Amino acid sequence: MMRTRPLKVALLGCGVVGSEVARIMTTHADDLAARIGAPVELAGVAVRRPDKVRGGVPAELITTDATALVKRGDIDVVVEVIGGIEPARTLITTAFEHGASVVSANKALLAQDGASLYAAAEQHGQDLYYEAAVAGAIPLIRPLRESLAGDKINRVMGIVNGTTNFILDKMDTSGAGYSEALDEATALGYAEADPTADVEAFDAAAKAAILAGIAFHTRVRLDDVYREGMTEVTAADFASAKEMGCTIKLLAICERAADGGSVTARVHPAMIPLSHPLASVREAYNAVFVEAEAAGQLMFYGPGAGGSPTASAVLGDVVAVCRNRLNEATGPGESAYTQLPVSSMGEVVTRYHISLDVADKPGVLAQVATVFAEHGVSIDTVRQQGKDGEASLVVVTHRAPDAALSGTVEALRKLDTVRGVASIMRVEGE
Ligand SMILES: NC(=O)c1ccc[n+]([C@@H]2O[C@H](COP(=O)([O-])OP(=O)(O)OC[C@H]3O[C@@H](n4cnc5c(N)ncnc54)[C@H](O)[C@@H]3O)[C@@H](O)[C@H]2O)c1
Ligand SMILES: N[C@@H](CCO)C(=O)O
Ligand code: NA
Repeated sequence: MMRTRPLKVALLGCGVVGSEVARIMTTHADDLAARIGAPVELAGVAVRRPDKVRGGVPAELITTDATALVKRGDIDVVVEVIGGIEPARTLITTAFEHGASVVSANKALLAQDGASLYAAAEQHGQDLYYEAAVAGAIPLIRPLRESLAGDKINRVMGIVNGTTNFILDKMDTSGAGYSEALDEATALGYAEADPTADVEAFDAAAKAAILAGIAFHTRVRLDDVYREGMTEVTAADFASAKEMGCTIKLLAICERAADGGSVTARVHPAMIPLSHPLASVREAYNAVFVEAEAAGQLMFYGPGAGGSPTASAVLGDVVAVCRNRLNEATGPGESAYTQLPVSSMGEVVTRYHISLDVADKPGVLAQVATVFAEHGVSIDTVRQQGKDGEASLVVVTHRAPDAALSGTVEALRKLDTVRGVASIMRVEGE
């Protein structure tokens, strides 16, 4: 039987995502009520600029005082779509203290302070849900936290940032320039308020931290994630990738060590073969592979950014939290019981594609090969092209610890015959 007293939702932030949450809550109110078993209403919307026209949001719901809104005491669910660390963190903890559960899309905050937010939620008997924080509309957090809770996850790898995938895709397929593609991604509502978070991979690293923490039941913070952005990927890198039958993607990779005693999390551009399913992920789509002991390999794919797709994930969480409240229950809290340490990037085993500009004279190839051998790095292929007394040497290695690979590059840079290291890129997905 439908409860008549409505559940009340407070919306913090009415930008790209918040405005879509408000729109869907209004236009689909009857369906949401039927699914929850009680009406759900927008009880207040905290904004920074109250004069802005917000179609569909009744003016009497708008406030600039987010703190007063979360302190009201009659709010069931606070939806935080402001972004950033403060005031979002204080507003969320204040919401818990005043009897509300929280749905957030804020990966930056969750990667930095997830543990203390979970603790605050638990202390006050409230829910903390954040499906929208990783891979936009794609159901990924809930499958990891709930559907796969009976399995052992060994690896999570994928494309988790829509903006950078959009830019790399445009650079690859239409030869578009970096800035032009970034402007387009921003106009489409994919980029963060400061797009440095996207292109320097802070956003993807935050998502990797969240995914690794949930997948391996441990605590992984943003600072634990090795991070390289995509601002230095050039048209020449794409040309090299093409020669290898590859493309370039910004990948997030979280792995359990072979001995099971530690985990790693990293985000960096990488070459992947065109035959790999991740190579065909276009525009702002995301895709994530999860490898679990019993389930095998699972792939999650869909829109990774944008107002409406992200609002879908937020509203799914709102429904889940409302259902929990009607049942006087809460969903899963933090699961970090394994306390596995996070190893450094140097211990990750990977492959490098290295382009060197070298002197075109006898013995250079042998000299270069010796440096690889001295670092215990085995060479897979070498290609050399001469040009006016200089040559370009492209070396692809076999798998080796990242520390050995970067040590090799450092030593190569010191050789007189190596004029420069034109590009270094990891090769994944083979
Ligand atoms: N845009 C996406 O595709 C997407 C996808 C997934 C997650 N997210 C996350 O969702 C959150 C919101 O993203 P967005 O794209 O909607 O950003 P946005 O910049 O479009 O919207 C944020 C809004 O919050 C408002 N705001 C800031 N401080 C406030 C305050 N103290 N009180 C009231 N309002 C305040 C801003 O004025 C702005 O309108 C971020 O955490 C972001 O990382 C965004
Ligand atoms: N800026 C983010 C939004 C989705 O989290 C992205 O481009 O993926
Ligand atoms: Na998601």
